[in-house]
Amino acid sequence: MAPRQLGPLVLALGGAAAVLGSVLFILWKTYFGSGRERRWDRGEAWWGAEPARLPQWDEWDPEDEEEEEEPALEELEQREVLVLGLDGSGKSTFLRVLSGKPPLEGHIPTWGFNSVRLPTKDFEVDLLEIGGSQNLRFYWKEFVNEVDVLVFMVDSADRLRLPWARQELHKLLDKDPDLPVVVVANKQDLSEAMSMVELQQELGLQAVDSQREIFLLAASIAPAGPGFENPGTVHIWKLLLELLS
Ligand SMILES: Nc1nc2c(ncn2[C@@H]2O[C@H](COP(=O)(O)OP(=O)(O)OP(=O)(O)O)[C@@H](O)[C@H]2O)c(=O)[nH]1
Ligand SMILES: [Mg+2]
Repeated sequence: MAPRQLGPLVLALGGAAAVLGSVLFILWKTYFGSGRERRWDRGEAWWGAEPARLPQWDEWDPEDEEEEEEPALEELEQREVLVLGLDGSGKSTFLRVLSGKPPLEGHIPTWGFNSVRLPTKDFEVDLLEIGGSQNLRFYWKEFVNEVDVLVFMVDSADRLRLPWARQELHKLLDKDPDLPVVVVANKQDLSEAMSMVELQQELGLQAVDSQREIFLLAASIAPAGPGFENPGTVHIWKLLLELLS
């Protein structure tokens, strides 16, 4: 039997996906430059991200400020953190909490990019989430070589989809063997959440090259109380600052 021709709808959808992918890639390149070493030094993000306020718990010693002259914001170097993970794992919530906003009620999927820029004493940190729905996961690998750290968010209670998370994580690990990775075991507040030992095993982290900088942190990003007191988020942020320094 002769192979069936692709229908016009399939072709149109394929074309639209290709165009979307190219546009996203060009926008990213424009924003972050062409490699880990190249830093973007303009004042404002192309997606018009709101300027993030400095987290209160950032270890900024006011006495240091008096001694040294504070560098102008536009002179600060940029660091880039990519935030990936399956849909619903808590990426947008993490970005919201970091920028001082309360988590949204319910899951509003990210249909593309989402970002925040956080100034610290020595550099600015751009955190960029790419949505985790299946059609967007295809683009993740295009970005891993462009960033300084990868945060991979996992829903610790989503036992059914953990094999998918594992598969996606290992694809990214293979794509850039030198990239530091922070795996966040989110939603530890849920009673059905898997333990850290179980997650380490199920995500295949024991098999990862021992030379590799890879961390597994427990968290419940959606804070029970006011945002910045959330210990999970604080730990992740502190680790990111260490890795980016
Ligand atoms: N119980 C609990 N729920 C959380 C936690 N963090 C996030 N959530 C909830 O999980 C849902 C999905 O969170 P999002 O941050 O939108 O997920 P996402 O990873 O950005 O999803 P996509 O944009 O679709 O890829 C929301 O209802 C959040 O409130 C947590 O620590 N504990
Ligand atoms: Mg999201």
